[in-house]
Amino acid sequence: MRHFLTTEDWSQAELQALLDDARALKQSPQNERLRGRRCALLFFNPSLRTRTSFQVGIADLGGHSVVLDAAGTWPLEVEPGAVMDGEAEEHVAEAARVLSTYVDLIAIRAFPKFENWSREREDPILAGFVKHATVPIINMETIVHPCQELAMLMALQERHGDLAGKKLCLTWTYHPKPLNTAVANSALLAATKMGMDVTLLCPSKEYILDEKFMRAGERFAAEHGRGVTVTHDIAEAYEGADAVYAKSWGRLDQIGLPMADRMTPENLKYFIVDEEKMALTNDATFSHCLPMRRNIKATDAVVDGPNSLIIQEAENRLHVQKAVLSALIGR
Ligand SMILES: CC(=O)N[C@@H](CCCN)C(=O)O
Ligand SMILES: NC(=O)OP(=O)(O)O
Repeated sequence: MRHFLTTEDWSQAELQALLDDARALKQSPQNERLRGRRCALLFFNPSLRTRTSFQVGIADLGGHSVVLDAAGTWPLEVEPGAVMDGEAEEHVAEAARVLSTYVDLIAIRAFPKFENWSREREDPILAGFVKHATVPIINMETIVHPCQELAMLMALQERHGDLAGKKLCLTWTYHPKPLNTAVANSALLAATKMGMDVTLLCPSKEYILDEKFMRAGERFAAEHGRGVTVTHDIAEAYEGADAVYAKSWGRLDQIGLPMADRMTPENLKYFIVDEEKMALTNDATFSHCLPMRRNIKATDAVVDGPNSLIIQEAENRLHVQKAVLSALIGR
């Protein structure tokens, strides 16, 4: 039984097979691959794209989905051996096993609470379901977002063809709140796996991503004779880039501090993706996972410009997830 938890443990060839199938599904969206299959989609956080594209995609393949919002189910405990005298009414040991008797696949969205990164970097909710469920699990975004990164790769391949040797500028961008690092981690993992040269642009060393993702990205890049460069110099990062991918995230070293102390300093607003920065690139494409605050993370001119892939990438979520579902539980 295989899960789709992170692209780290899927080979480049396997990921490319998923992308190739997604392209075929984009042309021919409906079939019976999931006929009679039932999926639970469990959300601990809001969603527009993920929720809709999974439900529609499962229906397109003849399957059935049930959406469970955490707010409408029992507060869940995931720590092994916990004495459950707090808020939680149910342990993942039961929740995962019970759901496994009803459905053929469980998909989970569970962002870290950013209270204790040393624990949260182990992805405890997802790990709890993997440990106790007896059906395949899909990660709909936790500390990584593998479905988003597949959609990003698909959009990049549609525009650029073979990605090997292309330069990706993965830029931190301003947002008032300290957001999750999942999409940035995933963009790094996916791009390096496909042989892209990745430049991570962030305001200072405190914004560098968790070392486990940095090391994995470096390892994947090295397998292609490529590298991961970290810079705080905007011009250096944008110069010659073929693709710009923007994401805002909070500093890992401030996790656990009161929220007031974790808000992003306004003097970092100049990281906004604008036409002036894009002019330094090799006519780069622009993308972002969405949702996106316009004229905060990127200007209207960039977002609405001819090189913007945001809607294409969002659409591709539907196609890549159908390929993943087919690979895990397809007939
Ligand atoms: C506002 C917010 O929390 N955005 C999330 C959404 C990621 C895509 N699902 C973030 O940027 O991490
Ligand atoms: N990009 C993405 O995952 O969007 P949602 O949060 O709306 O699902």
